[in-house]
Amino acid sequence: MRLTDVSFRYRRRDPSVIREADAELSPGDVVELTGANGAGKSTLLRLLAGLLRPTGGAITGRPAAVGLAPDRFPGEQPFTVSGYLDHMARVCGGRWRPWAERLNMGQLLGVRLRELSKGSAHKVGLAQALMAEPGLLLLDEPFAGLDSGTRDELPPIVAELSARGAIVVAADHQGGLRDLPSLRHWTITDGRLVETTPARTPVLAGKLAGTTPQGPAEDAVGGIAGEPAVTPDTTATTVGSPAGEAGGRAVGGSADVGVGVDGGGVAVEVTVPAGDLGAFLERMRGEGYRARPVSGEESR
Ligand SMILES: Nc1ncnc2c1ncn2[C@@H]1O[C@H](COP(=O)(O)OP(=O)(O)OP(=O)(O)O)[C@@H](O)[C@H]1O
Repeated sequence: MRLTDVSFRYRRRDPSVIREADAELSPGDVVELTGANGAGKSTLLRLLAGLLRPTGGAITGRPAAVGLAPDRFPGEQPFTVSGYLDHMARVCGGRWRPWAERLNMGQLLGVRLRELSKGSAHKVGLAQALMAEPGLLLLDEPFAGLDSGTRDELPPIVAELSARGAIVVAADHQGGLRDLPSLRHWTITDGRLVETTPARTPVLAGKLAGTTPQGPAEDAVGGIAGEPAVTPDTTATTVGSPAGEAGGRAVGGSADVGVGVDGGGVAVEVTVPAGDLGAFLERMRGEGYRARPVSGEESR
């Protein structure tokens, strides 16, 4: 699927919300889309879905089945949840019950749409977007208002669809998909769509280096805002030891332990002095990263 010079404005005299966006999406891509309030994220999702037509440029190669879960599910309809989803299944095809089960909607099926809580209404929007096995799934703040059980279920659902070749684009400020490998990241600023995928790598490098017992993180690996300590787009890289020199590679040696850390869209391997391993693991896990020794012994 390709966006070529895509621009969009709602009214002829209005400024463009999206300006000359160029991007390519391949089967299996998962994109996290961010931008300030009013930046144009929902507009871009609706353009991708084909609900809005570009006022300039073109979108080509859109998969046949498209699912869009809006940020605000329209609840002013005289249906119960199961009545609505049955109706949508007749219109769009597909089966909604397996999705309703995974999204913990069992208690909701007989409830009228207008009586649903915000989070429950959101689940209905997700189920209707998923039911037709979309080749393009567009999610507008998919984690907003979800209970924790359903929250945890959504990334595996996205990963499964992606593994089956679907393109997924999610406007998401909560970082709910950041544990997925190879997550792409787009940002809209002043109407411009920018691919920002590599930018997270130095942030993690900074966090990793921040555990150094000898001096600040910024000194150890170039800093969060400084030069990347890890090559952008590299998914398994050794960064400088927390005890190492500026920009240096792993120190190694029998007193060091290799630790694999992943999360935030990147996976890196770092070398930690054995004596600092416990504190390092605790800090990384406390910040939501998966961290485990890949060489040497865990010291606690
Ligand atoms: N139907 C509409 N008619 C006219 N202008 C609109 C319409 N929908 C959105 N806009 C304007 O387009 C711009 C982008 O809106 P959009 O909803 O796409 O932003 P967003 O990034 O999704 O915002 P948020 O994070 O607040 O959900 C805003 O200035 C908004 O006021």
